[in-house]
Amino acid sequence: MAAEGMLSFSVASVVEDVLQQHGNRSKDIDFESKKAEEAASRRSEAAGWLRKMVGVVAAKDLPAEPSEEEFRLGLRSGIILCNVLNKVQPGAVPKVVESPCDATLIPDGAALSAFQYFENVRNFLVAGQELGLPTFEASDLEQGGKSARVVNCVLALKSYNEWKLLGGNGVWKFGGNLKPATTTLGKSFVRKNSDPFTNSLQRTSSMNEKPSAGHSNEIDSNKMGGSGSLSMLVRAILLDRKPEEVPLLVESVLGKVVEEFEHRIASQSEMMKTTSKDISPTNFRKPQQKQTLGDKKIEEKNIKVVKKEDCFRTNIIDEEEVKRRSQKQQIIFDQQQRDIKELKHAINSTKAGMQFIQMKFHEEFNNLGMHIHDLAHAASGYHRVLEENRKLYNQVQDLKGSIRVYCRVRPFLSESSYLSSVDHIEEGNIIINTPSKYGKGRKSFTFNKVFGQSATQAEVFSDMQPLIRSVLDGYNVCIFAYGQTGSGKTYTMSGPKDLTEKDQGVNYRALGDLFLLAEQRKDTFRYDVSVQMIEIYNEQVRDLLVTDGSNKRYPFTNSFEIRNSSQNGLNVPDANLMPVSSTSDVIDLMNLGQRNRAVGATALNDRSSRSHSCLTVHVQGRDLTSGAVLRGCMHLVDLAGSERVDKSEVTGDRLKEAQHINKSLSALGDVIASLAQKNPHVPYRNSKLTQLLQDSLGKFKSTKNLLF
Ligand SMILES: Nc1ncnc2c1ncn2[C@@H]1O[C@H](COP(=O)(O)OP(=O)(O)OP(=O)(O)O)[C@@H](O)[C@H]1O
Repeated sequence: MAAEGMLSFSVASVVEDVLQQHGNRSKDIDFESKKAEEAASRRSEAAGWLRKMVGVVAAKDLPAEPSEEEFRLGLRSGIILCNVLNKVQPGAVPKVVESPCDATLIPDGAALSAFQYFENVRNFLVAGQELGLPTFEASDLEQGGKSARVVNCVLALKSYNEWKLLGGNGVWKFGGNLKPATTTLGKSFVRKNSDPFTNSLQRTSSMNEKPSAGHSNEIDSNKMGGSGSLSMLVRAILLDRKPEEVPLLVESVLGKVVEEFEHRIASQSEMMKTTSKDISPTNFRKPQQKQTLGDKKIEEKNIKVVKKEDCFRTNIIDEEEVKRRSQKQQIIFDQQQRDIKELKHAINSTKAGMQFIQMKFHEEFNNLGMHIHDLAHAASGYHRVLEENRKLYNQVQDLKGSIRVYCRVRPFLSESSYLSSVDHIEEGNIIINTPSKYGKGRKSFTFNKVFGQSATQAEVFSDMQPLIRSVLDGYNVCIFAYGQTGSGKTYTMSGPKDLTEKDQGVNYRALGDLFLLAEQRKDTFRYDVSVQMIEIYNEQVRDLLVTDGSNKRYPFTNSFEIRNSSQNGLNVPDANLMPVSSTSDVIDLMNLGQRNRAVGATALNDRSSRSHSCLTVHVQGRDLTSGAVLRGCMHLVDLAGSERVDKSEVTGDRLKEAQHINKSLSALGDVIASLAQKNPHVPYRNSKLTQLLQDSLGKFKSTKNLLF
């Protein structure tokens, strides 16, 4: 329906164009004859129908083919019109003014009464208007009036009657020859909603129901493009044309219609091609600005068709695309599935490998832990063993005696006098041949050990070497060299003046051993070693490790006090305490001490033989494991000569020296005797020497003494 309307409308437009083209050109062509013929035909049709419907009226019948004048005069009274209308629509005209005398012949051209004329025609027009008939003016029935309009009205009524006789179904539409009153050839043709008559032609099946104006217009708009409207349009157009113009117009119209159709089909085909190429809806061709309304409708329809096709095509493409994508996704999915399987396999392999490594790791870790545990146990056991060994070791030393006395026989210094009083030596015994004044004979003396004349410094030291280890274990050790002047005390403790490594005495070797052992124990202990060197002369104490030359001369201006209660364990805290870290450091300090001791020598006598020199080595060890601190000290004492004063027959200072020496040696003898007898009281305070050495002479349990 829409297509039909669109097409018809377009044809009407074409006809209009053709008419416009031909309008001016054939303006002067005469269509009068055609018009007259057409008008006569229509008049005859109308007159015939009226005759048929109402018969003879007022003793005057309408001619079968009346002239225009005859037709006008026949209907002039309005009686025929009212009667025929009442026949078609009974009661449409309630009152018809009949002729006063039907038999009276009214002469042609004679006017009826004004009342009759006005009432009948007016009533007819009013009723006709209600039926939607084309109207005319009352003057059209007068001389010079337009009878064609009256003919149109009659033919419209005829059409309505026919429609009614057929059942009156649907909408009645007048299909008679219509020419809009305001429309003329050569003027712009109004195609819709321009003719009030046309608007009123439409009626619903129910005459009582009148559509609204808006609705009527809408229907007109829809029906205007129909074939009836088109034929009416064409007829209206051709009505005023001369006969010789009609073929030309029809040919032109048909040609234009054909041309328009071809153009539309071509454009539609082009659009189809274009839209088939352009899948995207955005590629639709934009409608041109200057389009007619019909073109726009066609364009819209084409767009709809194209859209449908595009939609269909898009659906097909989408399905193919979806299918293709689905296949592609399936391939990717399959590949991913395979990859996942491979990954799972790799993960499982890796997992198994990791589990194996983990198991191995745990195994090795456990083994390592067990090893570490064993090592820790061994280490703790080692420490326990070390501790036990240390205790056992020192117990052995104790069993050997906390006071040991060794005897060393000095060799003869010159070949001239080699008469020795030593008869022979047996282990710890030495047999002495006594001089005749003491009763000729032999005397035997027992020592822990007796070293003969050939004993070397190393052999002598080997017996006291275990004591050095005890110092590092926190024991106090005291080594004396006791004997007459020239008996070799200094030689044994220090060595000869021209010292060689082989001749090094106990002091050097002890300190050498001390550093060696400390080095060996550095993983478990950290030792700090420092030394003091003291001289006791005539019961006065002085420091030998001074470098400024002070306290050189006796009596000493500054005699150090000996204390046995100092916090750092030093008996002579005021004396220099020199840290040492190697044997060479000790040698340097001992040389310094020897030099200071030698300075005091008089021209006649070597004072060194009449004073006690004491090299004290302080050792502080820290157990790196337990943090325990051990303190030990070792006194290396070179005692003064032990000549008997009474027999030396000295006097003066020498006597005084001898008395101090004897007193101090006697005090030392008393202390050792008390210790040996384990007396509860040990007389340490009887001399400076015993006071100095008391922490190493049995005041504490961990003391060991060695006496030559
Ligand atoms: N075992 C020995 N071998 C070789 N020479 C020795 C030995 N013992 C001592 N002498 C030598 O004997 C001399 C005296 O020795 P030394 O000075 O050591 O005696 P002393 O007891 O210290 O005397 P003083 O009491 O005067 O200090 C020194 O020349 C020393 O070299």
